[in-house]
Amino acid sequence: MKLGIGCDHGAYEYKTEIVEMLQEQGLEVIDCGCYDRKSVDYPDYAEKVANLVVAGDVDLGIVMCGTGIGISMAANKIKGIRCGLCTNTTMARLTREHNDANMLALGQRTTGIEVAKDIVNTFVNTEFSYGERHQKRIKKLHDLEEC
Ligand SMILES: O=C(CO)[C@H](O)[C@H](O)[C@H](O)COP(=O)(O)O
Repeated sequence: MKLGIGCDHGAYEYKTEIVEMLQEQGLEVIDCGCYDRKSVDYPDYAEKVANLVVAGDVDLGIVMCGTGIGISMAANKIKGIRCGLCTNTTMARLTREHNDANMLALGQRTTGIEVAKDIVNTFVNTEFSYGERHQKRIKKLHDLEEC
Protein backbone atom coordinates (compact mmCIF):
# COMPACT_ATOMS: atom_id res chain seq x y z
CA MET A 1 0.00 0.00 0.00
CA LYS A 2 1.27 3.44 -0.98
CA LEU A 3 -0.05 6.59 0.70
CA GLY A 4 0.14 10.32 0.00
CA ILE A 5 0.14 12.59 3.02
CA GLY A 6 0.05 16.35 3.52
CA CYS A 7 -0.80 19.04 6.05
CA ASP A 8 -0.71 22.74 6.79
CA HIS A 9 1.21 24.26 9.71
CA GLY A 10 -1.75 23.46 12.03
CA ALA A 11 -1.01 19.73 11.81
CA TYR A 12 2.72 19.56 11.15
CA GLU A 13 3.37 17.62 14.39
CA TYR A 14 0.67 15.03 13.68
CA LYS A 15 1.89 14.52 10.13
CA THR A 16 5.40 13.89 11.41
CA GLU A 17 4.17 11.29 13.94
CA ILE A 18 1.78 9.62 11.52
CA VAL A 19 4.34 9.36 8.70
CA GLU A 20 6.72 7.73 11.19
CA MET A 21 4.00 5.29 12.33
CA LEU A 22 3.09 4.31 8.77
CA GLN A 23 6.72 3.84 7.72
CA GLU A 24 7.34 1.66 10.78
CA GLN A 25 4.48 -0.52 9.52
CA GLY A 26 6.33 -0.90 6.22
CA LEU A 27 3.96 1.28 4.21
CA GLU A 28 5.31 3.52 1.47
CA VAL A 29 4.53 7.20 2.08
CA ILE A 30 4.89 10.20 -0.22
CA ASP A 31 5.16 13.22 2.10
CA CYS A 32 3.85 16.30 0.28
CA GLY A 33 4.65 18.69 3.15
CA CYS A 34 4.49 21.09 4.79
CA TYR A 35 7.85 20.45 6.38
CA ASP A 36 7.88 22.92 9.31
CA ARG A 37 5.58 25.14 11.42
CA LYS A 38 5.77 28.16 9.10
CA SER A 39 2.29 29.40 8.19
CA VAL A 40 1.05 28.02 4.86
CA ASP A 41 -2.30 27.61 3.10
CA TYR A 42 -4.13 24.27 3.42
CA PRO A 43 -5.57 24.24 -0.16
CA ASP A 44 -2.05 23.93 -1.57
CA TYR A 45 -1.39 20.72 0.37
CA ALA A 46 -4.83 19.25 -0.26
CA GLU A 47 -4.19 19.74 -3.98
CA LYS A 48 -0.76 18.06 -3.91
CA VAL A 49 -2.11 14.92 -2.19
CA ALA A 50 -5.35 14.84 -4.22
CA ASN A 51 -3.40 14.99 -7.47
CA LEU A 52 -1.39 11.91 -6.42
CA VAL A 53 -4.63 10.06 -5.64
CA VAL A 54 -6.36 11.03 -8.89
CA ALA A 55 -3.27 10.12 -10.92
CA GLY A 56 -3.16 6.68 -9.26
CA ASP A 57 0.33 7.34 -7.90
CA VAL A 58 -0.91 6.39 -4.42
CA ASP A 59 -3.70 4.14 -3.17
CA LEU A 60 -5.07 6.57 -0.57
CA GLY A 61 -4.43 10.12 0.65
CA ILE A 62 -4.32 11.54 4.16
CA VAL A 63 -4.54 15.29 4.83
CA MET A 64 -4.50 17.25 8.07
CA CYS A 65 -4.96 20.82 9.27
CA GLY A 66 -6.05 22.42 12.53
CA THR A 67 -9.59 21.06 12.34
CA GLY A 68 -9.41 18.99 9.15
CA ILE A 69 -12.28 21.08 7.81
CA GLY A 70 -10.49 23.44 5.43
CA ILE A 71 -8.21 20.78 4.00
CA SER A 72 -11.11 18.33 3.45
CA MET A 73 -13.14 21.06 1.74
CA ALA A 74 -10.21 21.75 -0.56
CA ALA A 75 -9.59 18.07 -1.35
CA ASN A 76 -13.25 17.52 -2.21
CA LYS A 77 -13.03 20.26 -4.86
CA ILE A 78 -10.75 18.01 -6.92
CA LYS A 79 -12.59 15.82 -9.40
CA GLY A 80 -12.49 12.17 -8.37
CA ILE A 81 -11.78 12.84 -4.70
CA ARG A 82 -13.98 11.56 -1.89
CA CYS A 83 -12.38 12.90 1.28
CA GLY A 84 -13.92 12.04 4.65
CA LEU A 85 -13.18 14.16 7.72
CA CYS A 86 -13.11 11.74 10.65
CA THR A 87 -13.02 12.28 14.39
CA ASN A 88 -13.43 8.66 15.46
CA THR A 89 -12.72 5.15 14.20
CA THR A 90 -16.35 4.39 13.36
CA MET A 91 -16.35 7.29 10.91
CA ALA A 92 -13.04 6.06 9.48
CA ARG A 93 -14.42 2.55 8.96
CA LEU A 94 -17.70 3.70 7.48
CA THR A 95 -16.20 6.27 5.13
CA ARG A 96 -14.19 3.44 3.57
CA GLU A 97 -16.99 0.83 3.68
CA HIS A 98 -19.84 3.04 2.49
CA ASN A 99 -18.31 6.06 0.70
CA ASP A 100 -15.20 4.35 -0.70
CA ALA A 101 -13.36 7.46 0.50
CA ASN A 102 -10.01 7.80 -1.21
CA MET A 103 -8.80 10.49 1.17
CA LEU A 104 -8.96 10.94 4.95
CA ALA A 105 -8.87 14.32 6.73
CA LEU A 106 -7.91 14.83 10.38
CA GLY A 107 -7.61 17.81 12.73
CA GLN A 108 -4.65 18.21 15.06
CA ARG A 109 -6.43 20.87 17.14
CA THR A 110 -9.57 18.78 17.57
CA THR A 111 -8.52 15.11 17.81
CA GLY A 112 -6.09 13.49 20.25
CA ILE A 113 -2.98 11.89 18.77
CA GLU A 114 -3.82 8.32 19.85
CA VAL A 115 -7.32 8.60 18.39
CA ALA A 116 -5.84 10.13 15.23
CA LYS A 117 -3.44 7.18 14.85
CA ASP A 118 -6.31 4.71 15.39
CA ILE A 119 -8.35 6.57 12.75
CA VAL A 120 -5.49 6.35 10.25
CA ASN A 121 -4.98 2.63 10.91
CA THR A 122 -8.70 1.93 10.57
CA PHE A 123 -8.95 3.95 7.36
CA VAL A 124 -5.95 2.26 5.76
CA ASN A 125 -7.03 -1.26 6.75
CA THR A 126 -10.73 -1.10 5.77
CA GLU A 127 -11.97 -2.10 2.33
CA PHE A 128 -14.95 -0.70 0.45
CA SER A 129 -18.06 -2.87 0.98
CA TYR A 130 -18.86 -3.50 -2.65
CA GLY A 131 -22.62 -3.36 -2.77
CA GLU A 132 -25.21 -2.16 -5.23
CA ARG A 133 -26.59 0.54 -2.92
CA HIS A 134 -23.18 2.06 -2.15
CA GLN A 135 -22.04 1.93 -5.76
CA LYS A 136 -25.22 3.66 -6.91
CA ARG A 137 -24.68 6.49 -4.39
CA ILE A 138 -21.02 6.92 -5.29
CA LYS A 139 -21.99 7.16 -8.94
CA LYS A 140 -24.39 9.95 -7.95
CA LEU A 141 -21.50 11.73 -6.21
CA HIS A 142 -19.51 11.53 -9.44
CA ASP A 143 -22.49 12.78 -11.41
CA LEU A 144 -22.59 15.87 -9.16
CA GLU A 145 -19.06 16.71 -10.31
CA GLU A 146 -20.50 17.34 -13.77
CA CYS A 147 -23.15 19.83 -12.55
O1 LIG B 1 -8.63 25.34 7.71
C1 LIG B 1 -8.62 25.12 8.86
C2 LIG B 1 -9.87 25.19 9.56
O2 LIG B 1 -10.86 24.74 8.69
C3 LIG B 1 -7.41 24.72 9.56
O3 LIG B 1 -7.69 24.43 10.87
C4 LIG B 1 -6.22 25.64 9.47
O4 LIG B 1 -5.19 24.87 9.96
C5 LIG B 1 -6.38 26.89 10.31
O5 LIG B 1 -7.33 27.74 9.72
C6 LIG B 1 -5.05 27.61 10.48
O6 LIG B 1 -5.22 28.72 11.33
P1 LIG B 1 -4.04 29.71 11.72
O7 LIG B 1 -4.67 30.69 12.66
O8 LIG B 1 -3.57 30.34 10.43
O9 LIG B 1 -2.94 28.90 12.34
